[in-house]
Amino acid sequence: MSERLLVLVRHGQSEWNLKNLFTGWKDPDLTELGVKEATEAGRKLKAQGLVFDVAYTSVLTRAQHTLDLILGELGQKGLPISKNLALNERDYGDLSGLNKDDARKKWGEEQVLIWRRSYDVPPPGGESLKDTLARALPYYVQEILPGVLNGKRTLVAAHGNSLRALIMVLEKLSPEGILKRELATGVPIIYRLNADSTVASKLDLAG
Ligand SMILES: O=C(O)[C@@H](CO)OP(=O)(O)O
Repeated sequence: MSERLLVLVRHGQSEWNLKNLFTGWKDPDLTELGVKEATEAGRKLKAQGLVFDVAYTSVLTRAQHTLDLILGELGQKGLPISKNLALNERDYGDLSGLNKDDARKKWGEEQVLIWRRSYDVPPPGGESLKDTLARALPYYVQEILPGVLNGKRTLVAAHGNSLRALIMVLEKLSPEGILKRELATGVPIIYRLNADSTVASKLDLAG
């Protein structure tokens, strides 16, 4: 029986995560720590005995670099990889490139939290989580999920908010539930799905 394996992993720390800047569709690479986190994610997946048939990532460097490092650890550099902007980070619009603490000083803690974590309030000129879901979910349903259900062991290396959008659906979280859901950099989450695409089991490889 095929195992319907789906692993989601957020990229390792990026240069702009380190500088505390809103990043969105900007394209910084990983920091030295980010490289370590991604490598460690690969080691953890290997320690779980996991092997993949296919991988997906965004068109942004930090996610692609993370995937490359993971596949290196797994000895699976030749794996077919699909890159699509549907998996990109949420577009942060006018906030892109601003310092998150400066933004809190300017607009207040609460407003910035609403822009960062609410479900349907977009940052100025950018995408809400709902908007991100509206482009990430069709890609998941049409391109990723059919393979998973057919037994293709699948790895997705993407971003905090594009993955939060997918996790909202997978874990059936409410808009309130997703508000508190944070994803650590470089921590794989292993899902096994039922035939009806609901989650049979989940293992978070934190720590
Ligand atoms: O800046 C970003 O693009 C994201 C992820 O780093 O930030 P936030 O955690 O605020 O959604």
